[in-house]
Amino acid sequence: MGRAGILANSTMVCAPLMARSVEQMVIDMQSAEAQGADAVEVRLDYINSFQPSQDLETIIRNKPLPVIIVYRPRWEGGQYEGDEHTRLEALRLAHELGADYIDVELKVASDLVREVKNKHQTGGKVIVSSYLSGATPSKEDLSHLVASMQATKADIIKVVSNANDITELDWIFHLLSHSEVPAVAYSLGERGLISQLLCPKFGGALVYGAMEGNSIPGLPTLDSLREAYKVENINSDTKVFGLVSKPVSHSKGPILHNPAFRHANFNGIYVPMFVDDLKEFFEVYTSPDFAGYSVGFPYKEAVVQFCDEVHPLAKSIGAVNTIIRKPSDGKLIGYNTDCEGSIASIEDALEDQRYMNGASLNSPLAGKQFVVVGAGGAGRAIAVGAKSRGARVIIFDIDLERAKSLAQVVSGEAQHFDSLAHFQPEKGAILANATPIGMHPSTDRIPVAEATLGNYQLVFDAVYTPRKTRLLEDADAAGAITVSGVEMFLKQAIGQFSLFTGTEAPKDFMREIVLAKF
Ligand SMILES: O=C1C[C@@](O)(C(=O)O)C[C@@H](O)[C@@H]1O
Repeated sequence: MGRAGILANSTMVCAPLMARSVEQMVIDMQSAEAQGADAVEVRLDYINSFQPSQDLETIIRNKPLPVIIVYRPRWEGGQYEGDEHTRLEALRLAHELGADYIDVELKVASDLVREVKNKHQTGGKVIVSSYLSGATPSKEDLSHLVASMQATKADIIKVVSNANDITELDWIFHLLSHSEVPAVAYSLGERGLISQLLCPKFGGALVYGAMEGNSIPGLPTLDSLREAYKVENINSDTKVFGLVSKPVSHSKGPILHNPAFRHANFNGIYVPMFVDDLKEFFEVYTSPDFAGYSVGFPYKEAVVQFCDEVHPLAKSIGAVNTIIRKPSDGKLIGYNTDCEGSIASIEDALEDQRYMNGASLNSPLAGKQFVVVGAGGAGRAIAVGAKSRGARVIIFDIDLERAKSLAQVVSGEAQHFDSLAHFQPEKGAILANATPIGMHPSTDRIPVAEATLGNYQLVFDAVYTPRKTRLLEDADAAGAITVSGVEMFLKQAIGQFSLFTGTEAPKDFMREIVLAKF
């Protein structure tokens, strides 16, 4: 693997290595190179019975890539429990033996940096680092921290935090783009992930990625940095698109949208954004760099109020799954691509059959009984779409009031979810599941009585993990046409691509990705 072509940034992708022996460290350094790392971070504090002179010599002699030597003490979240003198001696020695970087903690940095720089002109650099445990400090405290790190004369400063909310990341983007010396700054975990993925955009010196089979809590994998996000292509002009959702890590959006952007030569990145509070999120994320969003569970309805304008279809549905920031004035415009995505998927499957029977050109949904399970964001989009095609819609939801309010929009009928167990559909009806029932990991559940499945002409499931849900398997066995949520996912994403980029989506390419990777 490795990187090829012209680089758009100078950010290095670094693999942290935590092997227990020096021999394994050497093997891991080679694997990291093969998996596309530009540098490795060797954690001496993980090596059992570490022998400084002998082991450092072995590591540095065998390094296939620039190496960062770290010897993290317990008091800064590491494994080393011995005395400070021995620890700092090992770091001095690493520098003397030609380590490309040594990483020292701010608390012990000032003397050490000056000393190693004056003593040995090895060309090795010093990273001064600080781990912020607990709550993110105030902006003022952070700027004092950064000033004291710069005052050590570090070549690179590194600050790592543990954000409790995505809105806490703005100081990281600010530090990366304004620091006087090269900086590394990121936050760990699902809420901090975008600070790592966007590091090259804001000029960060390093982004860390875990090697295959060596997952590290809070960090992306090397593979995702290289394959899905291709961080080497990101630069300051890269437009950021995010999936605003909670949870968010289940989404396959990044592995579809990012390659599609690249295929179309569009300078964009699509990242998962774990959002806890929509209001605070939109108050903080106002920069034109954040050019648009997908909106996922549970925010599709609530997000409408944060849009400056809402497309008429999305307005009639009462749910938005796509937002574009207008470049001219920064206004947020809400759209809904779920509606066409779901209805076109169902129509296409029926059309295939209809052409075989030589029927007419109206929507094959016209006049049909159409059962929608779930009156949330996705259910609303499906119900409005079905109604627009002339179907007769019945909505089931555990919240009867919610079902009724949707039924009113589509001049349909509302029933409580519990009555679905005894509901007898008309022969030839359509069933659409728009609840998470059957979604990974609870894959053995279905929302309707199995015995009724034979009455449906077509069963659609908005769930896309797994591709073929238990509901679809049972419906298939009962002789119904089945349509997977993967089809809707693809079609709604095609709609989003056009809105995000202002150009037509590479549909065939996107379908190939879905077939290969979903
Ligand atoms: O329903 C979906 C799926 C999605 O939430 C995701 O998981 O990627 C993204 C949304 O925009 C879309 O409407």
